[in-house]
Amino acid sequence: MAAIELAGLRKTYPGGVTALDSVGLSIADGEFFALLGPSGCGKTTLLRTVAGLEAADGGAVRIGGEDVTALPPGRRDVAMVFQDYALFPHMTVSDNIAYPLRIKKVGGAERRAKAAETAGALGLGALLGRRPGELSGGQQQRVALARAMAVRPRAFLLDEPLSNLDARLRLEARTFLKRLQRELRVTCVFVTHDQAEALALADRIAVLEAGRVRQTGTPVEVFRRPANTFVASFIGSTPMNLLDGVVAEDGRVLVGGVPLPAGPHGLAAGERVTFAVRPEYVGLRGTPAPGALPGRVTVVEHLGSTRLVTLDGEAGPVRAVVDEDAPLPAGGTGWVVPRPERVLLYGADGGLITASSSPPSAGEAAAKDR
Ligand SMILES: Nc1ncnc2c1ncn2[C@@H]1O[C@H](COP(=O)(O)OP(=O)(O)OP(=O)(O)O)[C@@H](O)[C@H]1O
Repeated sequence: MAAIELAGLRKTYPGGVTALDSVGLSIADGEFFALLGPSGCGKTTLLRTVAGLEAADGGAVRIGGEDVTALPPGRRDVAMVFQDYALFPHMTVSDNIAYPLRIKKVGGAERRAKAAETAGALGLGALLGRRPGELSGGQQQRVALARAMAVRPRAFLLDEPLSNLDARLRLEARTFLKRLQRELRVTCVFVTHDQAEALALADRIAVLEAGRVRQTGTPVEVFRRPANTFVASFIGSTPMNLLDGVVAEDGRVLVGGVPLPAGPHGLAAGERVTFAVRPEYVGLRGTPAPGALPGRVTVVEHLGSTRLVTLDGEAGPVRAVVDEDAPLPAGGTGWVVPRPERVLLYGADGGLITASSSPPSAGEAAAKDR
């Protein structure tokens, strides 16, 4: 087990794409850490750089306090599990799991014993004699994990390990992976573009955009207080309402001409801001009220136990999540009431505005440093 320190990692591919643009991260020993971001933001490149499969143009990788930047993958003592599992189709489950031990020249009997023990821990004991083609997607994923675990690495690096599973199996595998990591307490870095998966699994998340870390924090921190509008729009199963506003004389924020309360912010009247509130943190009424944004109901989407209602108003589209059986506004016009304690304001540079009375959290401070 080991902590992982990344400092100023840079990588530009021959074609000129900058995949890593001075990435610095501290991942604690035993932490379950997610690298999250849209397609092409550099997640896989970062993971491969930690594994040693990709050489950085600059910066350093330290694992367990040791500088491994110049070491080949085999000498970094980390195990990587790929998206497609990369199992050998002609080998049995037992031989697949034992393969890295064979490479390490561990003897036959010990190899088989270790493979059986690890397979047992992952509920694969009855499948040791089968070949990958005779297994389900979830079972193949567990074999890939068992193969990575059998060598007892200092850290696991997982590249979208659940992406080949169907929605149901994915949920099961997610719970399984979380329990396994809790039990083993091994440092684990996993790549995902699925924010729900990152929020559910990780102790902490780094959100990447175009090769840069835009925020690091716990799932609660990145969900509740996104450090900038990029993270705000990326995190959350329904997109955050981001509305143009201007600070009024009394400190409220005018959105589409309507004054809305926004908590303490220390900004001067006339400053332009983005008024942000999640659809889950607004109420929807059928009659006007102070601090309520009017709009015409244009779309209603069923999400299961809730519904996502989109209204078009002066300030553009505004979304509200309402209970599945809450009545929709009669006549097609509704009023959206943001909960003031859940409102966030972002400045012209897209950064979160924090009132001087509320210091930024550790995650926000770290994001600002970079
Ligand atoms: N071998 C390569 N040669 C040139 N450019 C590459 C290479 N590998 C990746 N890139 C580019 O570098 C950027 C980062 O790619 P990377 O695979 O790390 O992103 P990612 O966040 O993992 O994306 P995805 O979620 O789609 O897998 C992308 O713009 C990609 O096109």
